[in-house]
Amino acid sequence: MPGPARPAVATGANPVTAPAIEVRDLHVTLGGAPILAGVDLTVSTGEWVTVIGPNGAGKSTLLRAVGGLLPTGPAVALSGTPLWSMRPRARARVVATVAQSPAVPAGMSVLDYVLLGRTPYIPPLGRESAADLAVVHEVLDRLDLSAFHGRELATLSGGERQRVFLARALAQGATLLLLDEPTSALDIGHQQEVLELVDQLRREHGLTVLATMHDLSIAGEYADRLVLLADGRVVADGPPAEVLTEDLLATHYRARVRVIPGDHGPLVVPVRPH
Ligand SMILES: Nc1ncnc2c1ncn2[C@@H]1O[C@H](COP(=O)(O)OP(=O)(O)OP(=O)(O)O)[C@@H](O)[C@H]1O
Repeated sequence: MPGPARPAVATGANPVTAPAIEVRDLHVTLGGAPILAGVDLTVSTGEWVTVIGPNGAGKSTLLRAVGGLLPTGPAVALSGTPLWSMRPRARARVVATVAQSPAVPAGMSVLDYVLLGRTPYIPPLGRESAADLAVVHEVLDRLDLSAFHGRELATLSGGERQRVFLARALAQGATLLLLDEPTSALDIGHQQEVLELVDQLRREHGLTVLATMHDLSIAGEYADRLVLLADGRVVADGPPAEVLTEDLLATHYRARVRVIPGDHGPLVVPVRPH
């Protein structure tokens, strides 16, 4: 159900100064039910923002909306350009999404799958160039996946596959990365490796990252800001120390936790009720 009229995102804004993502009063209804109910979100260029919140809060829906996978009307702009006005190829050069459980095409090799990330640069009916292949091999190398390049994607373990999904998004060369629980299938070593790599790429190439995560300590360690979503609404938005509080987590997750200071942000430890 739409809320009271508020101005949509600015159009014609200067792409140099406009935020990488601007969401104003976003409403999404799915299957007749309101899923996002007036979400506002601004992410500056080069910033890493992670959306947290309980199951069903609307985190994936928000990422899908920002990635252009749901109709959003005038509510979303990327670098000052309204999302609705961007053609799919142009949009794919700007924003790359790693979904929670991407489809695994039958019989496709890791190399061919990661090469799909170069689609926005390959002319219709054309073939990939040597430059496209070079990008793909560099990404496979950085994600420690070179040894898998000829393997069928479906035969990889869950964690190996998750790194391939990220590789495809990185090969896309977009400046905005949308990562929906990018480390949920990874062991603790690969979690750190992948998140450090994303952070390094962010610093080297000025990428903007909008992610979702359930591990609150890791979310707080990597993000500049956390956005807490509950029942399709933003209920907190700020630095990790302001959002990861025992009170907010008790209210919105119904969780009993201790929050203790860490070197790179608060650490959230679940504790059993008495
Ligand atoms: N196509 C759909 N039709 C009806 N309801 C849907 C549809 N897609 C999602 N939903 C509902 O929207 C709500 C939000 O889903 P979403 O996947 O965005 O939540 P989430 O915060 O990412 O959850 P999780 O942490 O469990 O991944 C859920 O209640 C879900 O059942």
